[in-house]
Amino acid sequence: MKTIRLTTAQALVKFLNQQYVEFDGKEEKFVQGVFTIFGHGNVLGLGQALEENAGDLRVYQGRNEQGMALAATAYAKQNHRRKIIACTSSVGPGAANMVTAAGTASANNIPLLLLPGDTFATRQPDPVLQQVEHYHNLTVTTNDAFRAVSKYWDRVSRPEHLMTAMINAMRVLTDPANTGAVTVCLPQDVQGEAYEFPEYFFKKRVHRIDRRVPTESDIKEAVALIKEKKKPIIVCGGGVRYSEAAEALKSFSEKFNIPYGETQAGKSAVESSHSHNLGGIGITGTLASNLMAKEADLVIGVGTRYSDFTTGSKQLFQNENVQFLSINTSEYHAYKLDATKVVGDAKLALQKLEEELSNIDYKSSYSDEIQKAKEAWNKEVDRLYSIRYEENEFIPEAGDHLPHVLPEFAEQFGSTITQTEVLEFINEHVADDAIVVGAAGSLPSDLQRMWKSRTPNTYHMEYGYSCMGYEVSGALGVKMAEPEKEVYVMTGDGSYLMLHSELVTSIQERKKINIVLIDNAAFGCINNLQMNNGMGSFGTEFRYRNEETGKMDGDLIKIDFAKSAEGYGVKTYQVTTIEQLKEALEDSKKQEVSTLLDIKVLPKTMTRDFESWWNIGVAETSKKQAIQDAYERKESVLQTARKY
Ligand SMILES: Cc1ncc(C[n+]2csc(CCOP(=O)(O)OP(=O)(O)O)c2C)c(N)n1
Ligand SMILES: O=C1C[C@@H](O)[C@H](O)[C@@H](O)C1=O
Ligand SMILES: [Mg+2]
Repeated sequence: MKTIRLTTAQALVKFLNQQYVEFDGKEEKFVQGVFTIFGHGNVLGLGQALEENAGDLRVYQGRNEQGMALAATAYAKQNHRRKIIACTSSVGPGAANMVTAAGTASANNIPLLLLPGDTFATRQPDPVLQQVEHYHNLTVTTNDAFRAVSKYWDRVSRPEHLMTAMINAMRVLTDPANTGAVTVCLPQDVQGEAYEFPEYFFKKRVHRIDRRVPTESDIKEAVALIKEKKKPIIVCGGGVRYSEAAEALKSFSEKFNIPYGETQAGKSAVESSHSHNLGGIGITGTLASNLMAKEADLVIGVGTRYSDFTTGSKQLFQNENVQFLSINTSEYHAYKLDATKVVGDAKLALQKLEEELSNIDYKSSYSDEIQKAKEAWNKEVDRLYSIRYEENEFIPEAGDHLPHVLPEFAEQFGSTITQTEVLEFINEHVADDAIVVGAAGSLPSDLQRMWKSRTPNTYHMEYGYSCMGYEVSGALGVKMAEPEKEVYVMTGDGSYLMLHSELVTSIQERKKINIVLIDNAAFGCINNLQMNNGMGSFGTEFRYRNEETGKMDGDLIKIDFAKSAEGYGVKTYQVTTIEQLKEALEDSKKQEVSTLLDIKVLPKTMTRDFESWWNIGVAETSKKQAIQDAYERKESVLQTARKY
């Protein structure tokens, strides 16, 4: 047996360079680079290996481990899970910073390879700097925190462990049904230890991403179910995008006259204007989708994990005869809602079903309902877009809970622009193939409802974990995946403040991203949530501590985000009117560096929900009548929801 003497880290880099994926006959290199933040836990091991011979891997420098790992997640998501950038951190806090990103990747089924440094396998220096020390169990380190958020977890405590660890890592990363965060912990000493690795460990490996073929019996059962149904509705999930099944979905929906609603991950698989596309479905959905979902006698989920946002906490579908059909490459997701299952690739399953249903001349019973629902919704969108602030009679969409705050905001921030008018303006004035990126706050709801996707794969929303801070980090990953397109980050002030460190990386890498920062001086959607459920405004507006009351109920905190980002080398704009927005947006298109539009937007001017319900914990006892009422409301709607 021929061997090559390398350190564990050198062997890892050599191995990563040899991994390819093949999808529909196209072979591509899987690992494109490595995001790094070096510390004592990885610089002399993996750092040394990358310096000496990185092969084809491009080495990037992150600013915050969470940020870089979120960027890597977005990169893989935008590449439909067929290219990744690995991430390496030091031990302890550097590693812990990546845990949130691991959760984000796993919840969204996106491959993310994490290579955190770990404490010494020999234990000789224990406790090494940043070692927590668990007195009951010396094998536990910070990196065990990744177990809860990883689809595969391993620790390379000896150099030879690397071989099985990485082969299993690749198994999970390239499996559409099971992919997510893969964490391979690399003790600081083992990274630098040499071993005679067999040459065959480094052979070129092509991981075929097979389209799982649905069984004949699954198809047969599905056909038997569909043919009895008159009013089916499809849920177009992220799986439609990853399987590149958009044409199959269009054809299926047109042929049998079946409408579909989109999940956050599925949106922009097909352009919004398509005849059968009803737009977002569920809690952040459109009136068109939600009204038709209510009546549907069959829900055909394609590549969806049926989150509570999609099913309206399992209360959306109210037809007493409703049944579920799930097309999913993951058996786990296919089993949800007691569905009839078609376990397999979305494209193949839709094609096969189309063939079989055509043989029996199936057609839904809809006549012009789909078109009418779309038209009614388009009218509603026009109304939302045309909402303008008027000093005395203004009733905000999200609830009239804080009537004094709007004039206060208008005076202090010098702006009366509404969130809906900003979104319309941007949607109408960016290039048709520009990519919009988001994750948390009120913007995902508004965007899922109102954003018109004109080109496939231009809507990039992380709503599996809805992780604040994904926005700017994710936009960098998206731009790295599609450098020729303009990328627009839609972020609230809360999310921006939580994490925007990779903005500097975008400057460093000359990867231009455009940040549309909606500053409403609040965790706005949470303020809506609490006040819609009987609470006061508590801890969700950004206000100074008031010396008199001892509470955070002083003046609003006004932040000059433009000025702050300017210091990074970003081209920035202050926006308090639509005219300024117009000038800023046009000018930002001419820039080569990243840009930031600091837009002051009236609180409460986001959209409300349409015919949907969200099951959230409401206090069962309270001194406040409004909370007791909210609890009763919740209990009563819960009676109309499916139990599981
Ligand atoms: C990492 C993380 N922490 C907390 C939350 C809970 N959360 C969801 S939205 C939100 C506030 C978002 O505020 P902002 O970004 O300003 O958006 P707005 O709702 O005002 O539009 C919070 C705290 C989250 N989603 N992610
Ligand atoms: O708690 C939350 C409420 C949602 O409205 C929001 O979009 C999401 O980010 C979240 O975490
Ligand atoms: Mg906000």
